[in-house]
Amino acid sequence: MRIIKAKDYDDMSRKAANIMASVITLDPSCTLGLATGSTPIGLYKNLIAAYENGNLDFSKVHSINLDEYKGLSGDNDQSYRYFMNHNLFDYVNIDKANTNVPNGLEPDSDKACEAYNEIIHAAGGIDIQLLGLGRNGHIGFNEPCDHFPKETHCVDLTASTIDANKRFFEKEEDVPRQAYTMGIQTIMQAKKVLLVASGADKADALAKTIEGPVTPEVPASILQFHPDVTIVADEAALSLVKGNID
Ligand SMILES: N[C@@H]1[C@@H](O)[C@H](O)[C@@H](COP(=O)(O)O)O[C@@H]1O
Repeated sequence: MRIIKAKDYDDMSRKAANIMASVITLDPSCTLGLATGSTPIGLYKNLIAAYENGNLDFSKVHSINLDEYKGLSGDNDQSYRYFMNHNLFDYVNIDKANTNVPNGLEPDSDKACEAYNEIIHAAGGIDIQLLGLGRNGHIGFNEPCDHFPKETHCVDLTASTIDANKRFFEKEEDVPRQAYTMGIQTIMQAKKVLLVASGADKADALAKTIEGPVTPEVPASILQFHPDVTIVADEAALSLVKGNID
């Protein structure tokens, strides 16, 4: 694991965006694994700025997102499709036909997950997978459990995740209770993984991710077994890591 300590959120966003930009520059027709949540918003802003300055071209880029709430349509402003359109896709020259998010409106979970797995297999591999980190150590919506799920599956969101994500909804009852998420094996098969974390409320999960035992109770801890992981996190998020960084 390579750990890059950033001063604050803006520094984290800039450093992480540079890593993503380097992948796009090296391979303009790469496949990006993308993430939602508040943490990557600054990274996306940096990518948009690089595009506007003429330094990045998304015209041949493909993308596969990690997850989507079950039951929300892409027009719903809390859906992850809506998030991606409004935080990145609408502002760069990516072809939306080349962007993928699980279909939250498919009520049949098996169908939704199989369809997404087919998209992932057809893409022939993710070049860089961006990840945020849940307060309980989840990645995508892979919640703590007794095994590492392999491919796309439907999950029941934990109370901690519903609590963390309710700030985006009008009321807690509006937070969907289930989501479709890429599995851990798929995430681990990405050529590179880039995890971003900011703020003290991620410190416990991040310390466990980096230094704790590898266990499905802390899904992100599996990243210790990935050969090319970079974590870009600010000082607050790294505050509980005991070992030396850099
Ligand atoms: N499914 C998403 C995750 O992919 C994300 O990493 C996490 C953290 O979000 P935030 O960055 O807002 O803390 O939230 C959600 O649960």
